[in-house]
Amino acid sequence: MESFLSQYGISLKEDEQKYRSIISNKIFLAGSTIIISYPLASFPLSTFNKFRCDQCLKTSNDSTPLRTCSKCQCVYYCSRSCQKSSWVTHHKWLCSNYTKSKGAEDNDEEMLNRVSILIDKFLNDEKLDNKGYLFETFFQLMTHRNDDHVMNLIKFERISTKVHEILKFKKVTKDDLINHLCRFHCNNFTIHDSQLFIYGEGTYPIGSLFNHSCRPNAIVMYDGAIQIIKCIQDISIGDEINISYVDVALDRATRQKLLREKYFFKCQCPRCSSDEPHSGILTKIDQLIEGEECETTKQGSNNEEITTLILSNLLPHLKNNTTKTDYINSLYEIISTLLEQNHLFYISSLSSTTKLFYDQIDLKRWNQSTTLGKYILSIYLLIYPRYHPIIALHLFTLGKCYWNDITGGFESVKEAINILECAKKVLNITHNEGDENKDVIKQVNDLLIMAKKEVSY
Ligand SMILES: C[S@@+](CC[C@H](N)C(=O)[O-])C[C@H]1O[C@@H](n2cnc3c(N)ncnc32)[C@H](O)[C@@H]1O
Repeated sequence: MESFLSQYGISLKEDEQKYRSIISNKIFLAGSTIIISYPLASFPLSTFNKFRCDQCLKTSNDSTPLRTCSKCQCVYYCSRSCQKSSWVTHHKWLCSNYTKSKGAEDNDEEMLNRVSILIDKFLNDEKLDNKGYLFETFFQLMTHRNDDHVMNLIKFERISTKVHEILKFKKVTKDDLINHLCRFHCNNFTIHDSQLFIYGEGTYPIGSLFNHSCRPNAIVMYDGAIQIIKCIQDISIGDEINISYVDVALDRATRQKLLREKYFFKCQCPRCSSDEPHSGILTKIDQLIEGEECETTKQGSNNEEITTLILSNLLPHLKNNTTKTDYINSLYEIISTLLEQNHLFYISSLSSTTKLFYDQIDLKRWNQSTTLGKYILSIYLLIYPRYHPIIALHLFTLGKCYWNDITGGFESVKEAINILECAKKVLNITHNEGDENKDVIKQVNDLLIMAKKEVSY
């Protein structure tokens, strides 16, 4: 595994609190891909199984629709070669289960079926396309079996008994199966498309080596079933590389609860603790979204003024690739100003405003949608790292609203160009790997070309 990681300029370091951490051995610039890896097993969620190939998880297209397995008629494939790979890796053993409608009851069971069939072959010394490093990495992942909730363990025991009875392994024991289920619980990934909509689940042993931070320097993207880990800021030699296990827009108490209950640790990242150089500012983000409501609290008052303050200070940093220190300093000044003036944001109001934003888009009320969209963008910029896929996608949607807003005339087109230029910059960092992701960059480019033509007439 070490030699696999070193090809990518990263290594594992032992860590007292986290067991191990991924450390960079070279400089990664924002937007570069840190590592691309394959799953031990993955599958589309049941609602997507007619639209995504069961093996590579890519979507069908009009010229080549997905074809179903003629025996069970439960899974779909994009090509003969995917169907063949699926047959030899797991489907040969599972097809009759699906036919008899004794298929997996839930995703944990489906994943256990697929992973344990492969592990049994591996333990029987079957050649598995040089994937030995994936198995070794998987076996070393933490199980947290002693920490897991008793109700989960009861469920894992039940699933393991069923899977062990049906699949009749040569080497894998029932106890191994319980360990694997515990590993899935604190290591597995949901798989999302370029718009961050979830369509599948996967066991990615390499991706599972990355620890969590509430202010991550890396993100996880996908191309079908392939996992892509990208850095979203420049990373120096010796830095730890972190992804985020939870939505960083959540308030601290909710993040801590989720991390404790699912991953069994207390987060001490720069946003949750205070011994890092920039932690002063990062801990302030949580003060801003968690403040006690009191008489002097101005929640949502004078939104226009706040939005203008935030966007005029932070958007130029997105466009001009300023240094991380310059960006953090600007963020610090704004957050301090907002806190001094008692302006607090409530995450509940962010989700209701977002819903309203999309309602206005559905009703084609472009002018109202741009006002709401700008407000949402300003809050996102306070909470998320600047080169984050959520910011990229929101900028694109907002740019489209400005473009559609003919009531705003020329000014609206100019603002569309400004916002779309920012979207392009961020997407070039977050979405520059994988066909589905790159397609979003192409869409922004096409719209920008049209908008610029309009201005030049
Ligand atoms: C997906 S694994 C990450 C890799 C793990 N450190 C290893 O060496 O296998 C998740 C587990 O790592 C540990 N972990 C991840 N991020 C952490 C953090 N920020 N602080 C403490 N422990 C962390 C927790 O035990 C968690 O359940």
